[in-house]
Amino acid sequence: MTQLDTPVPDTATPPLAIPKGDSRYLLETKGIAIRFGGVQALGGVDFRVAPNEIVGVLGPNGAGKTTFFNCVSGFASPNEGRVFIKGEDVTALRPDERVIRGLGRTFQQVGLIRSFTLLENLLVAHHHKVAYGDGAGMFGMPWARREERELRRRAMEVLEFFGIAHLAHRTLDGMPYGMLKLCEVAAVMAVDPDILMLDEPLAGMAPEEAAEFCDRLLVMRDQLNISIVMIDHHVPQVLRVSDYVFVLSFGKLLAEGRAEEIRTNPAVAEAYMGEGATTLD
Ligand SMILES: Nc1ncnc2c1ncn2[C@@H]1O[C@H](COP(=O)(O)OP(=O)(O)OP(=O)(O)O)[C@@H](O)[C@H]1O
Repeated sequence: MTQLDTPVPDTATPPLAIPKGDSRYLLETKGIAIRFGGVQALGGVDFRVAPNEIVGVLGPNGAGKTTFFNCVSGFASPNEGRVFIKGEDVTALRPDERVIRGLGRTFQQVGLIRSFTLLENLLVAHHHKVAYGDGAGMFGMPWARREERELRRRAMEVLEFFGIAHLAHRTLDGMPYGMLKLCEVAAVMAVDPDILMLDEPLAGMAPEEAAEFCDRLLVMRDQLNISIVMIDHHVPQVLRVSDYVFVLSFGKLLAEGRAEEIRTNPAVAEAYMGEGATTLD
């Protein structure tokens, strides 16, 4: 129950003014728009993530969800609009510079090195962050071995949290898809993000596996004190675990609100279920 537990603030921006971020939000976008040739993939999306909440992003195929994630995480450059992390304008920053500021994400395809062990994958993820961050240049320094030991200890802690420490020294070759997805989330958590962005984490999972994965997200929100943004087509699970939901359709925000409001929003029901539908059930 967050989005700061207050009504949505008036974010209207005076004409010609450069939009400013609101530092109460971990993540915020204002007016994000992007075109690919003749396709207007996003047409001005405003979005917010408050501390300690799970935010769902729904929308039919081609609505612009992945493109939106790419704009937020720095893998695509919007033609218009701004992205803010904790009130700081990061629109011009590279993906790794956004990681340092607390943004971690997964991709639709599992983004791990399958010939590496699980522990090695977590260390690689962490090295990517450190190599660009405050600790740049630390490897090769006399104290690097101590740091390396500390990284391993922390990586093992993350694996223990996810209940997969027994897999630390196994390569990922041949692992079931659901387990790979969990390993990928653990690898992103190894970089200690404040905001975890998950792109279709439930795709390819059996219903019980998806429910279990979502239960774990609730535990992560409550015990690790992070916010999670999740795109997924599995509407019932997204509505079950999200504190707040944004629905995209044809690159625009069709609706936003708490899960119950979205479930019974006729415009959302029509976008998903066809003309005449009034709820998502
Ligand atoms: N690199 C690109 N070049 C051209 N068009 C693109 C590109 N990326 C996305 N699009 C188009 O932008 C629109 C939004 O695509 P996007 O993949 O973001 O939707 P989505 O909501 O994530 O869809 P899905 O649920 O099927 O993954 C689509 O019309 C898509 O064809």
